[in-house]
Amino acid sequence: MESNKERGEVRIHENLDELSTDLADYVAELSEASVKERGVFAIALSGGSLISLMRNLCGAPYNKTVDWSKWYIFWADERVVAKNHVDSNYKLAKDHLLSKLPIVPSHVHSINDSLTAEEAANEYEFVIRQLVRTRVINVSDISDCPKFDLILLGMGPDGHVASLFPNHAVLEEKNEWVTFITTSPKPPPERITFTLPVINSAANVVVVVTGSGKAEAARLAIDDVGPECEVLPARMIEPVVGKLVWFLDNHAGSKLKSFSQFS
Ligand SMILES: O=C1O[C@H](COP(=O)(O)O)[C@@H](O)[C@H](O)[C@H]1O
Repeated sequence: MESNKERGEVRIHENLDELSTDLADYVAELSEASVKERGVFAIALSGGSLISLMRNLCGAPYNKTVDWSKWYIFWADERVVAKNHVDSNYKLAKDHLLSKLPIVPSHVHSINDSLTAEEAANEYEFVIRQLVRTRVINVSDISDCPKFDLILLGMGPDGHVASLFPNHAVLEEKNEWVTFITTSPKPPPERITFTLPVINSAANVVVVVTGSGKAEAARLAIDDVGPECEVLPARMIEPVVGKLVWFLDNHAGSKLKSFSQFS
């Protein structure tokens, strides 16, 4: 385990099983702390490979030890497709995670799939604003942004996180909490996404990265490699007061300067 003050804590795991075990443990720990402090746990999921890596939460001991009734689920990004579409991040989480956990159905806040991307983003932000007002979601101490207890992100080989893609104007969005894109370089093209100010206001951000195809992006996102890394969306994840932890497997971590000390 390595702690780089600026880029957060980096955990490199021997294999995906170890990563899944550590990830489930960490999420359960954060849930316990948040429920103790605030009475609820507001967690935002992403899609992609992250979901299957959360699988251990569905088994012992977490099925008994985690207070699932206090969980409120959100999405850091979603594809603008029907909820039963194979590309839906909601469907992915429902099929592989949420349907196996005793989460209160009314605590699952997915995106309205009957709207345009712009409408869905506006409506999702409205929902989040209501829940900030009632403090189901905490509010940041330093901005007017929501302060999710945990935002879980994956990272693409191009360094995108949520639906924040390299060189996209969406990276400049400073006012909206949730915004939309219609030109995603990775299909499907229409998506909604949390903006950088919201992600960086979270109490905890976890980025899960696996596979050798992401090793170069992980290096640019985590190591000090000069100006070329500044444009990478994953590099722009820097919680203002919250904690950032990277969960990598040894393939994704293989190009990090500190890798040799783990292997
Ligand atoms: O399109 C997306 O991709 C990223 C990364 O996915 P992965 O399968 O390479 O882990 C994901 O985090 C995001 O939520 C999703 O919409």
